[in-house]
Amino acid sequence: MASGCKIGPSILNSDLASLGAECLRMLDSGADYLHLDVMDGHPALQGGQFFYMHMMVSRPEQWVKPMAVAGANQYTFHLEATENPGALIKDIRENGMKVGLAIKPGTTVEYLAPWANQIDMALVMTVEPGFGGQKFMEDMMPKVHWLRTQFPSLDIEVDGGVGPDTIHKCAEAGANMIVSGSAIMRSDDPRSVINLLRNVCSEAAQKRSLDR
Ligand SMILES: O=C(CO)[C@@H](O)[C@H](O)COP(=O)(O)O
Ligand SMILES: [Fe+2]
Repeated sequence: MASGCKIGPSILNSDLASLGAECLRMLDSGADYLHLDVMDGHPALQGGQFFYMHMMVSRPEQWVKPMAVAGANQYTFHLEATENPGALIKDIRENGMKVGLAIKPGTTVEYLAPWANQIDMALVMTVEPGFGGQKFMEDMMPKVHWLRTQFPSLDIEVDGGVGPDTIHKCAEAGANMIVSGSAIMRSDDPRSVINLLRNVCSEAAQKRSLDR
């Protein structure tokens, strides 16, 4: 089985002047992990035990060590950004982090499949990488469904436009790691949004296991 349903707020759109406080606010609201988006030219963060890095950078190889030193727990890179995914996976592991592998909307899931048994998590982007607040791309759900069918125990994350209106599609397709930025960060009650996302996801996972 995948590692259970987890909700990871993306703090890309939060007040960057008080990033530490925002991280604590999310953990206090029940977040399972923090999804930290890093783009070329943007600084990384220091320390922590829930830090899952989403590296939207052109040369992911160069940030492995700095992120490990900074205390990142998982390093997710984009398949499109490297010519040697195998070497990068090995390097991330040797630096003590879990491995996530992301694909952009235009990349078919067959490119990810050969690596699925070597990674901890597959990230199916549900928007073009870049910024928060974009519209959820429902047509990415067949990728999630295909991965869940082929790799029942793989952690599968969705990222982009996910919130109370779109979580059902993600959960039914088989995602178990849910990134949500605007929907959580802009809510007056982040705890209830996180709980709702987790409940929908858990119910779908339970139903899948009963159906098997
Ligand atoms: O990686 C990205 C954007 O490229 C995301 O992590 C977003 O920051 C999620 O924000 P919402 O789409 O949920 O507002
Ligand atoms: Fe992200």
